[in-house]
Amino acid sequence: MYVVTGERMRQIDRFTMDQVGISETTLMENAGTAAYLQIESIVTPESSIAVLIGAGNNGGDGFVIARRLKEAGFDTDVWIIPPLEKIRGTARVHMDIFIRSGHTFFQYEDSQAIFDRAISSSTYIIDTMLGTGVKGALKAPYDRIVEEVNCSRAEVIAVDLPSGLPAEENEPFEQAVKACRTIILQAPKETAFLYPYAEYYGEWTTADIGIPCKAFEACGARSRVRTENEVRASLPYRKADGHKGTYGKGLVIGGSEQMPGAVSLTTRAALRTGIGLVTAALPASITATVTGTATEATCLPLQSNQGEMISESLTGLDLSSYDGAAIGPGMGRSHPLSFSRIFSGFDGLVVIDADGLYHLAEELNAWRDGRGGPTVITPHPGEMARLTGKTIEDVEKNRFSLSRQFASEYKMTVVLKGAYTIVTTPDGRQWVNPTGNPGLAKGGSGDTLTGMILAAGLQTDDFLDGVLNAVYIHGLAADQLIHERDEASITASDVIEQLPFALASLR
Ligand SMILES: NC(=O)C1=CN([C@@H]2O[C@H](COP(=O)(O)OP(=O)(O)OC[C@H]3O[C@@H](n4cnc5c(N)ncnc54)[C@H](OP(=O)(O)O)[C@@H]3O)[C@@H](O)[C@H]2O)[C@@H](O)CC1
Ligand SMILES: Nc1ncnc2c1ncn2[C@@H]1O[C@H](COP(=O)(O)OP(=O)(O)O)[C@@H](O)[C@H]1O
Ligand SMILES: [K+]
Repeated sequence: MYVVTGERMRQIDRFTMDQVGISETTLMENAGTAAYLQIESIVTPESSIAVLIGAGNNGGDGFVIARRLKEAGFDTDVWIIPPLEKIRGTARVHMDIFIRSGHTFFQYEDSQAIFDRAISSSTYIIDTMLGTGVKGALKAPYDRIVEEVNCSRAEVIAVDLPSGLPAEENEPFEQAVKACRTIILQAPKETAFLYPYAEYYGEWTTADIGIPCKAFEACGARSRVRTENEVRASLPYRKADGHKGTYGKGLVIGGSEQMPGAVSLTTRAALRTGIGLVTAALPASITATVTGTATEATCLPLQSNQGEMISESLTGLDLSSYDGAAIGPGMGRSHPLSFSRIFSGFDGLVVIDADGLYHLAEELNAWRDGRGGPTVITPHPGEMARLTGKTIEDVEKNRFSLSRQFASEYKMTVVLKGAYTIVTTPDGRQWVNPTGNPGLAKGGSGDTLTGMILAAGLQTDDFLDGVLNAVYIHGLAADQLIHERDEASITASDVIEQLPFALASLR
């Protein structure tokens, strides 16, 4: 499933019309019919439905939906918001089909008092006022109508986008319909995965309107949602004659006397994700923390100062016997550490997280040319802000584009965490992760993910599949946990102990 901006969707629509040969009239008929079929499965025969229609093609979809609802016998009132002469092009074609099919409508400008009553007494409101064509702040009368819709008790079903909401990141908006559900046409728009926009969608589904994949590819769509099927298909199976070396030998570098638990979580998560062998390189004074919680791990005790590892102990590490390393969880920031020196000449997978990202930010230029092996960074928005020199607010507003810029500039795979984690490769491909919940918003969740990424990345032919699967399964485990437990109460350790079940559910 692709994720698009409004502009990209317009290009894809245009390609479908001009190069594939599906007319706009057919696309709109498909869109309205696909949306109707979903609406029909939600509403009941006793429902009273108000369809609100705007001047553009979103309104055109509304005419098709209204025609189908009326033909099926639902109690449906159709409200055209703009003056009739503003409805042109393909929307006009579908307005004429609606009228010639014998159906009637109300005009908002003639009967505002009746409109107000209809809005307050409807069971469902179908919002087809504005879609991807919205620009700037809502003009009258949409500003007033959106307020009224949001105050009504009706269940609001938006089509494509809640009216007023922009389709892509970093677009300001003041007002939008707050939908209970949104039926998104063909491909989710970026704002479905960005807060605060995402809250306006309510629950959402997509409706296939017949645009071929080729149109997305030809128009350069590069962002997708990672699906369960893709995870299942790329999940590695253990070979009958496999041995521990087959499943990767990983080194987890981190921990400090102030934060002994982080490296333990990362190590345990790597084990539960199937790594063959894992070694924790950590200050000698905290070795017992890891051996006490992850009996299966081996330890590499390092020299430390004031409870944190020092540069000399890291540059002396021999990485030649490892397939990959994760560095950063709980390591502290007191001593300067140069990762480019530690990993020069190492061509295995490197995952950098937490305090590791602090040290990385100090020498970013050294990473511009990439390394021999793949590098994955896993910043949360605060860490991404530091890496990019932006504010956290800027990061949250530009999650798609900033990830893409950073991944390309520093030749790293960026896992930008948070609700709807986005994974971006240096060549600009992106995947939005659909799993996870606010139960994960707790110290230790990120450390767990890092161990999972290291372990999964070492078990797939293409490390990227491992990264995407780890992110998906981390969220899935948390989603499974909250079936029976309270969201507030789950811990990173619970997530790790859920991994065997989460993995089993995907086989
Ligand atoms: N293309 C296709 O093949 C298909 C497209 N499809 C559908 O088309 C939708 C996109 O259609 P679209 O481009 O016509 O834009 P749309 O969102 O209906 O709005 C345009 C109208 O909004 C108005 N307006 C704008 N800003 C405003 C504001 N701030 N406040 C108030 N008014 C404002 C603007 O008025 P104007 O500024 O021109 O005066 C204009 O009249 C898309 O979301 C999908 O549902 C499907 O049918 C499948 C096939
Ligand atoms: N609201 C949420 N919905 C889904 N996932 C979340 C949410 N909040 C946090 N997460 C996930 O939890 C993890 C938190 O990581 P991070 O902030 O680095 O934690 P820590 O460093 O304390 O271990 C990330 O994988 C993030 O995507
Ligand atoms: K809409």
